[in-house]
Amino acid sequence: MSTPTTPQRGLFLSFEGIDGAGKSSHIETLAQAFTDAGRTVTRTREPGGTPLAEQLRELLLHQGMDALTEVLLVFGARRDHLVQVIEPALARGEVVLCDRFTDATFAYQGAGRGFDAQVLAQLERLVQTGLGAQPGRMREPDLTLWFDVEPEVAAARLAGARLPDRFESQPAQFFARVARGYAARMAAAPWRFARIDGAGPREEVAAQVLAAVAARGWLPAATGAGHG
Ligand SMILES: Nc1ncnc2c1ncn2[C@@H]1O[C@H](COP(=O)(O)OP(=O)(O)OP(=O)(O)O)[C@@H](O)[C@H]1O
Ligand SMILES: Cc1cn([C@H]2C[C@H](O)[C@@H](COP(=O)(O)O)O2)c(=O)[nH]c1=O
Repeated sequence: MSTPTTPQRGLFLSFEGIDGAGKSSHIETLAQAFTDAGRTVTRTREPGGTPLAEQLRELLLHQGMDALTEVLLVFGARRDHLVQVIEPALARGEVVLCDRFTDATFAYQGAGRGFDAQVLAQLERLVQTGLGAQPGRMREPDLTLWFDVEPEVAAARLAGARLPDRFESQPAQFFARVARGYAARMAAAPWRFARIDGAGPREEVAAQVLAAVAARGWLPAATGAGHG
C-alpha cells in the first residue's frame, strides 16, 4: 500500500528592482534550484502572465496615458493574472516565481510618478482579496527579492541593449525615486523582503538569492552549489 504524501504548500516569490537591476537573469537560477529540489515551478511576470494581461502590458509599455489610467490597467492586468495563473498554481502547491508584482506599482506609479499611495493601497486590497481558499486574506508574496542597484549601474547595463520603453526612457531622477519607493516598501514590511545587493558579479548575486530562500527553509542550504 502506498503512503499518501503531504501536499506541499504553494510558495509565491516576487522579484523587484529598477529596470536593469538583474531580476530576470536570476529567476532562472532560482527556478532550477527549486526544480532540482523536486518542486514544480511556474515562472511568470507583471504586467503580463495571461493573454489579456500581456495585451495590457503592450499598452502600458508603449502607449501614452494619464497616471490613473496607468494604475487601473496595472491592477486590471494583476487581477486577471491572479485569477488565471497565480492562485491556481499556488492551489496546486507549486512555486510561483513572478518578475514584479505590487511593490512595482508602489515604486513606479507611487514613488516614481507621484500617484497617491493611499489609493494604491485601496486598489491593492480590492484586487488581491476574494481569491482562492482564503478569500478574506489579501494575497501577497511570501518573499520579495529586491535587487538593489544604483540607477547608474542599471542604466549602464541596459544601454544600447534594446529600444527603451515608456518606463526605461525615464530620466535618472525617476529611477532614484523608484529605488526609494522600494526601500520604503521594504521598511514597511521587512519580514516579507530580502534585499539583494545586485551590483556585484552574477555568481555573487545568485548566491545571495539562493541563500535568502534557503534561510527560509524552502531550499536545502547546499542547493546553491553549482548554480549561478
Ligand atoms: N550581476 C550582473 N552583472 C553584470 N551584468 C548583469 C548582472 N546581472 C544582469 N546583468 C545584465 O544586465 C542586463 C539587465 O539584466 P536583467 O534583464 O536581468 O535585468 P532586469 O532587472 O530583469 O531588467 P528589466 O526589468 O529591465 O527587464 C542584462 O544584459 C544582463 O545580462
Ligand atoms: C508590475 C509593474 C511594472 N511596471 C513597469 C516596470 C517596468 O519598467 C515595466 C515592466 O517591464 P520589465 O520587463 O519587468 O522591466 O513595467 C510598473 O510601472 N508598474 C507595475 O506595477
